[in-house]
Amino acid sequence: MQMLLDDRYRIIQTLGSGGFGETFLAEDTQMPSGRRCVIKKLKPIINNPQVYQLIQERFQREAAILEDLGGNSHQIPRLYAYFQLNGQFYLVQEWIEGDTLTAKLRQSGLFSDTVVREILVNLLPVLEYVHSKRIVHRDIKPDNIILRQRDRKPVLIDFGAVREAMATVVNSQGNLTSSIVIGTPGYMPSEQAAGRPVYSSDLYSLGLTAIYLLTGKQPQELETDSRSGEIVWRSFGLNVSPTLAGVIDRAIAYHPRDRFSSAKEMLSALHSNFAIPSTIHVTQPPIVTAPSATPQNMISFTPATPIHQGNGQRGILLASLIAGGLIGASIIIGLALNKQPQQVAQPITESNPQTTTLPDSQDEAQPVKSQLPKTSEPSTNNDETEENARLIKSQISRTSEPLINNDKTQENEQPIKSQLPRPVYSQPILTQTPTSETSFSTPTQIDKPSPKQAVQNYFVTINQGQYPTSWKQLSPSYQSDKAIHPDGYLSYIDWWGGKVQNVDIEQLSLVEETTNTATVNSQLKYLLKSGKEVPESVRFSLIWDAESNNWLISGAK
Ligand SMILES: Nc1ncnc2c1ncn2[C@@H]1O[C@H](COP(=O)(O)OP(=O)(O)OP(=O)(O)O)[C@@H](O)[C@H]1O
Repeated sequence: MQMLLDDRYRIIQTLGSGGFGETFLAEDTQMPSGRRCVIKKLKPIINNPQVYQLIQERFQREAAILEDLGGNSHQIPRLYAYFQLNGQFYLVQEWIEGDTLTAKLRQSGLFSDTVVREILVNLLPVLEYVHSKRIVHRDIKPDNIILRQRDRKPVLIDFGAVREAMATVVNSQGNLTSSIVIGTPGYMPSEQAAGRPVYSSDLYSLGLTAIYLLTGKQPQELETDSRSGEIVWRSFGLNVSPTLAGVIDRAIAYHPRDRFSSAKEMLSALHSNFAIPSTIHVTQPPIVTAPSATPQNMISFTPATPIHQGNGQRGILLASLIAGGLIGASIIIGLALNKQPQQVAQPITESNPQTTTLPDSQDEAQPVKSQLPKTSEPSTNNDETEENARLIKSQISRTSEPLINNDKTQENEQPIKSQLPRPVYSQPILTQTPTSETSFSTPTQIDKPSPKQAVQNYFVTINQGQYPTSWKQLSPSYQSDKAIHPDGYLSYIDWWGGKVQNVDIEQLSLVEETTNTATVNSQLKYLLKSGKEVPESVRFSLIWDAESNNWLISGAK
């Protein structure tokens, strides 16, 4: 006879397994009906024996929250029990019979405007309730909404906080930290990726969920308007009413202040003839699409690979040197200078048919841009390669400065190797978020983040392929520096989207910090799409932006 888990639950089947454990469908042998339940087994990350006790406490606290939520909303699974066994943590939850929105779309195709509206109308009160408890779900996506069979109501599963509790670790300074940011790349807005979710972060995720239902497109498959940075999706959605489209657009606004302030407000907008904000680009066709090869239930850090389409736009970009400043240039320059000259030429001369069509007439106007056709076209002879190297070197005085080896900064150095994601992951993002005594699922207080955290978050965003978000982490003057970004955002994504697969931060150290400025040294490792790995030291200048309550990168050398 099959063994019973905790002498009670007979496992029927495995429903899924993720970075933190497994989920099972089980039968409760101690209930007369033998009712079915879902058991979530969670395995903590433990890097210190004392942490176990803390994880235990946090598990209990989060389980209590789940009990409360499930007990008061019919659209959140009830918590039947929780227990610990052999160092692992278990939640026993109500089994919701039905299909996730992802499964439903696969079975039946795209959802109509009416059905999506109905789902939103039924979910928003649930979110309003969750938020009234000072909790942000943080992982709203089609996989985490089940359309219940019996009443067709959407049910919200998989609250992130328990998983986060499992990731409590002690960092090198002995402080408690969570080693993950909860959320799914693409569905998660930038402030959440930075470890500071707000209530409207859930509305953002819900908006992208609605887009998926209407278009079948995962966020990674959608492009952003190269000028406004807005997500371009409307052309994929057939027969979507202006009201619904307008509501979605506002929900997915980049900045929380441009979104609905609450689920309730979003709900009333759905009921009214919500005006389409004038800033939203409704007619512009996507200039870029990025097919996603990533399974939908997998967290992937593969940046979206833009495929530029010849649609009359200058969709094809040239600036292979430019990047969140001079970072990219500095890699190449560094290599051209003294490291591996033969490798220098390759990344910048390799054939990339997507980056060849900027009209020549533009080349003369901007000195940096004038170099770019050479750097982004296939090299046909050695002379041309040499010419590239010469041109790159000519930039060095402007872009490359030796890193100051300041011993005084040593004490600030905290290796954070391997805390940044690899290109493809099935686990949540690794980052450091200070632990607080308040529940992990409550929105973070707006504390001043550290400059190092800002740099780290910048690369997390880049590794997720969220280039509009990372672009906005640059200071306006840096963005508009023509020597670095001759074509503005277009130049930027040409480098990050076109050439770079992933960036690992191997070391960050704070050189100096004043109220409004900071300098951070970094040791980075770039994995280029060509397959090359390129180490590089970069010194970041940052300025404090009180409006966004964040550090912005204002320079990179
Ligand atoms: N209460 C529930 N009722 C019915 N099915 C559920 C319930 N909770 C989870 N599932 C299903 O179980 C499967 C696994 O879900 P779950 O989200 O818990 O784990 P996961 O996606 O494998 O990992 P992770 O926790 O990392 O997201 C999914 O198909 C999900 O729809």
